[in-house]
Amino acid sequence: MKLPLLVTMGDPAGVGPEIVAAAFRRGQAEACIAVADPAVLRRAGAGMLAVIEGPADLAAVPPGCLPVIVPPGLPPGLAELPWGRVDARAGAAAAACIEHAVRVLRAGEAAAIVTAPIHKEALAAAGVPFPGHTEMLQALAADAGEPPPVRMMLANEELRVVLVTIHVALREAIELVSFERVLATLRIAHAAAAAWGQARPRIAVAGLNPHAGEGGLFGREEIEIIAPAIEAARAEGLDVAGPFPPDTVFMRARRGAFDIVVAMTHDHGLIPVKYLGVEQGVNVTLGLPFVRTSPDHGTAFDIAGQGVADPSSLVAAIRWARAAVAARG
Ligand SMILES: NC(=O)C1=CN([C@@H]2O[C@H](COP(=O)(O)OP(=O)(O)OC[C@H]3O[C@@H](n4cnc5c(N)ncnc54)[C@H](O)[C@@H]3O)[C@@H](O)[C@H]2O)C=CC1
Ligand SMILES: NCC(=O)COP(=O)(O)O
Repeated sequence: MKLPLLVTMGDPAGVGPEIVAAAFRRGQAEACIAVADPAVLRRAGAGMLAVIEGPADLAAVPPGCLPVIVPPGLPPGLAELPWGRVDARAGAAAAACIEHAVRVLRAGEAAAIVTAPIHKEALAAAGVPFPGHTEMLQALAADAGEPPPVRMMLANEELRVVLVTIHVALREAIELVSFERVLATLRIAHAAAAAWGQARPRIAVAGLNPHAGEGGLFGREEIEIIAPAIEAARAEGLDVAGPFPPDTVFMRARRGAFDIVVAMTHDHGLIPVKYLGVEQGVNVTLGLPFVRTSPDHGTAFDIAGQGVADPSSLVAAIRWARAAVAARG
């Protein structure tokens, strides 16, 4: 039997519930189960819902009904929260959906998780000790042992970008750029490419400093940290080049010179991807023992509840998750 995908609702005050509802309404979320508060989905424009205990009940869901698993411990009154505001109850609900989805997935009842956007301030207001999905899923994947090394990748039709650092202040991110972290990123990026059928992806590494340090004139991280990590990866047989100036490497990758770009910080890597269009990007967590994808955009509080949010990126995330599951065999 083909296992379903679990789609978490995200922050109830953001566009997450309405893009989930829209994807189902348009028939673009086949064999998916929402992990959500049914009242939140109704407020977001979902049609008929079928609340089920778990994926085993999916066969009994009437056609046209959106199947929903309700996680335990959701705060009351979520469907009455004002749209577009940070609220600790919304953060707690978003976290409860993610935790429950991982539980169901790890019990072998689902194939992958697709997460609708959460608001990081709401998550923090709820006391959740992780800045985003990536760190939370890493911790949930740890079981009793060490958390696996994971990396964020944003991908669209033209670029695939893997990040060395993500949700920290820029000063801290610079401190975090180390030989080990860059090398681990290269290994993770290389291994992940098997999911889209590339055994030996051409990886370009963007530098940290302007013009990749301009031979040491504008910073020495390229010489002392990044180039040695690239050499070590090459010695392991990986096809890695760089460090290249961050302002031009994406242009070259987009023209086809590279399959993946590794970038040192969140905004170095994500601005080029998001600039190409919020509707086509997919956020993929690499290194997890399961498949997790997400739209590339956030909670879009400025338009939440207006019914104008575009579900295309969520649909792309669903497609990516299915393909990644199939590639895992
Ligand atoms: N996967 C996730 O959970 C993600 C969460 N976030 C979080 O979301 C929150 C808000 O982030 P922002 O920086 O404001 O970025 P955002 O992506 O929520 O919004 C940026 C702009 O894009 C527009 N937009 C976003 N999604 C859209 C859609 N589906 N259809 C039409 N327009 C859309 C918004 O209206 C806004 O003008 C933050 O807490 C951020 O950390 C951001 C990215 C991913
Ligand atoms: N810019 C993407 C982003 O911040 C999403 O983070 P996560 O919730 O997927 O960890």
